[in-house]
Amino acid sequence: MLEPIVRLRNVTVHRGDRPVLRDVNLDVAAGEFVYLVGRTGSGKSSLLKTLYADLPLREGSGVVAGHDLRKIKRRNLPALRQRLGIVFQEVNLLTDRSVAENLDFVLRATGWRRREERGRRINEVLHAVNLPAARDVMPYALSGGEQQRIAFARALLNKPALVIADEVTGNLDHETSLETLQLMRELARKNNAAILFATHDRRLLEHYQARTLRCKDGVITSLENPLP
Ligand SMILES: Nc1ncnc2c1ncn2[C@@H]1O[C@H](COP(=O)(O)OP(=O)(O)OP(=O)(O)O)[C@@H](O)[C@H]1O
Repeated sequence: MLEPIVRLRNVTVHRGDRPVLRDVNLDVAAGEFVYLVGRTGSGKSSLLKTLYADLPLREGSGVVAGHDLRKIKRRNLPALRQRLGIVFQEVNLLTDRSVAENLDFVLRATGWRRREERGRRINEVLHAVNLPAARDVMPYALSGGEQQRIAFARALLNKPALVIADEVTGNLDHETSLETLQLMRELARKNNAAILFATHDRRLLEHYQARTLRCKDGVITSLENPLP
């Protein structure tokens, strides 16, 4: 069997000295789509931050994309984060640069030296999110949903093994949220990337059913019947 992309065992997630989630055991397989639901403040973001080593793992064991979260050193963080595509509610695009320049910035920062290869990869990801014409557009000229698709294109640049999506539909209306979710699912499937999709919008689950985990009262449980 293939190694899972995420494997957590008996993990306690802390915020400062306070435990937020305890006894977390989680496996996510390559290419798997998993919802993470729970009310505001239930610990979804804290769990995700632990996975990309923004919060240190102090209790339990965890491996993400081959990196041991207990042992990871600061200098190895870029190598871990290159295996991940991380998307937030806030798109964090550079407002004074075009879409292509935003994407090029990431490619250069992650070691893509050859300009032609960067240009080709930018075209590929823009096609993948159905926005090939957005290359030279400034982010403010795009709708919220389009900006979120560019943020997703940016997350795909380095062909991630795992996409971490933290409330990515928080600023979008219901229709656009569904389109975004559908696009992310399709692309993850095509690219064999797993997705952990954190949301408090339970209505999304009605349209695309998948394994669902819930953060509640300091623990994570698997929901057998996740529909609202
Ligand atoms: N920077 C921080 N420092 C200390 N405690 C924090 C910090 N951020 C969040 N917390 C606390 O950690 C707990 C979990 O918050 P977290 O943001 O992980 O929840 P969430 O489910 O992602 O909520 P949301 O949907 O609002 O993002 C909450 O009690 C919160 O108050």
